Amino acid sequence: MMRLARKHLNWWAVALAVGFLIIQVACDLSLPTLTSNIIDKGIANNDIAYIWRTGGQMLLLSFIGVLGAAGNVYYAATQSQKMGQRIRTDLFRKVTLSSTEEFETIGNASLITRTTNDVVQIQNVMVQMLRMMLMAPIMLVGAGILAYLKSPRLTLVFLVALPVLAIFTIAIMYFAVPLFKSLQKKIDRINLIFREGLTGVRVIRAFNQDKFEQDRFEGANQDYTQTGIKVFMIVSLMFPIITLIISGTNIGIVWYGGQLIAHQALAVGNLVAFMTYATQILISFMMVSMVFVFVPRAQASAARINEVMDLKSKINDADQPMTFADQTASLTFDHVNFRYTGAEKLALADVNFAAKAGQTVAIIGGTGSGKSTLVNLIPRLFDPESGQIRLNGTALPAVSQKELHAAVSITQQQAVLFSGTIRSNMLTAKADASDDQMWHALQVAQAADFTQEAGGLDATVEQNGDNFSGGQRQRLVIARTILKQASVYVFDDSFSALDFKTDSVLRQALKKDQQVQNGVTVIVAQRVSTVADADLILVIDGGRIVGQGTHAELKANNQTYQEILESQLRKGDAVDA
Ligand SMILES: Nc1ncnc2c1ncn2[C@@H]1O[C@H](COP(=O)(O)OP(=O)(O)OP(=O)(O)O)[C@@H](O)[C@H]1O
Repeated sequence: MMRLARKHLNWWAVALAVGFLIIQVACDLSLPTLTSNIIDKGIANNDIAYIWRTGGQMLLLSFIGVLGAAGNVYYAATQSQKMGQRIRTDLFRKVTLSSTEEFETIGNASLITRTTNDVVQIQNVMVQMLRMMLMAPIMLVGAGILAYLKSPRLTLVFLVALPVLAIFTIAIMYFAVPLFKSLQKKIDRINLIFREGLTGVRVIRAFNQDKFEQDRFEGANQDYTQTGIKVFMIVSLMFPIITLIISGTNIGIVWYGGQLIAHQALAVGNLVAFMTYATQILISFMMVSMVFVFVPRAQASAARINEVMDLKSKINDADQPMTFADQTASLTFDHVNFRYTGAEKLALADVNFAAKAGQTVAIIGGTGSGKSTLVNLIPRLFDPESGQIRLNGTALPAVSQKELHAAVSITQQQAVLFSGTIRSNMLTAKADASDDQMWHALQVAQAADFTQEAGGLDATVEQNGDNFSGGQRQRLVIARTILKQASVYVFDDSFSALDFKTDSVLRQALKKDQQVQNGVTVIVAQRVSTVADADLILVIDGGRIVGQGTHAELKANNQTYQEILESQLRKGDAVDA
């Protein structure tokens, strides 16, 4: 946690928090002494003027103490909130700048818990640290010295009170800390099941699994709640115990102090002041112990956050990145092999092909044959195990990822839209796009009509684009892809939800679009009709290119292609054979 604190706290603000705290503690510590003076000097001597004067001083000190407390709370609260904000920003940056592969070990649900719940744990402890944890030692030492000065013999009472308090605190920590740590994991599980339930709600209903899923969630929820109840019951024991110990200590002080007064070894005022110091000492001790209970929980949270921050990116920029060698677009795969981390089998084996500006490469193959894997190598979501991919004549790792991403416009298999408007979604591809350019892209993507009906560019897009149909979402995403000026346009299964006519009209429009034609187009598809007019068709099976050529060539002499074609003809698909 210190690592996060060092990175995200402003030390001048922390120094101010400490400064204000010292003012508050100094005022708090001086009040019991003034009370004792009022009793021993004012009341005992019937000196009303002294009582008024000292009372006035007490009022002033209380006021300054309140100002000190307010200043400390202000800086403690703002610093901890800002620290939380900065950690969240860092985590989000890390997630957006890294490839998805690195986060597979952690999982999305846990990532969300880490960005929300774990950060809140750290924020809470930071406030406590900047307030209680700093206040407690100062108070403990200050009150201890002042109590000793009032009556060294009475301080013997602490020889009993403090060890008793320490034993209870250690016992509570022993039981509470492991439970606090496990709470974090249990909330991960709740998030995971909730997320799965939310994204798969239709599937769950379709398979009549509502009850099963509800029970699964209830199980995780119960588990979390039970642990929560247990841990907070243990922690709440602290308060009655500490009250009991304070009361017991006060009884001891009154009993022993009474005897000292009887023997004229102590003044009444000093006894009253001593009792207040005793309470301050015990409460400070309790504050320190509470910190020991909560800090390990925040430590666990900090470790989980640091684990994310320490993930090493497998995709890195070259020390001295180059720019693309050629002005004209080209894409080459040269003996490319690729394997997912931990997988035994190659997901892509010896992939070779080349395409240049204006050409369309289509990739066809069964499910799981490696189509998405192949196109995901183009924006370097993964790097090949061996072989080379060149864009515009330059090997991908030689250019910076920023430059590469600017040159690749890709539609992923899952049509991803962000909540906002059609305009805001389009602008993510080209921040300075004009309305005309956006409408043109929408027209090419066959999305202009329904955009018009929905209310134009400023039509609302709900979370995940839920207010559009699957086919409409795909077309909006295609429009976004072609809005960006790129060297290569990749459409990963982007035409699958379109009817045959729209699919065909859209591809014709793509062929006529000058900007798209200045680049290489890569289309992944399952349907022969979608790939038939491509300049180069790659037939992929089990990660290998088992045939490449035009539709006519493959139809004539490639067995896999013929099988795909036949199966689709049997199903009655409108194949342009
Ligand atoms: N992240 C991953 N980690 C490990 N293996 C993966 C991963 N993604 C895909 N695979 C495996 O790689 C192979 C190729 O997957 P890929 O997604 O490229 O197929 P695809 O041809 O696009 O299939 P589909 O048409 O169903 O989308 C599959 O066997 C799959 O199980």
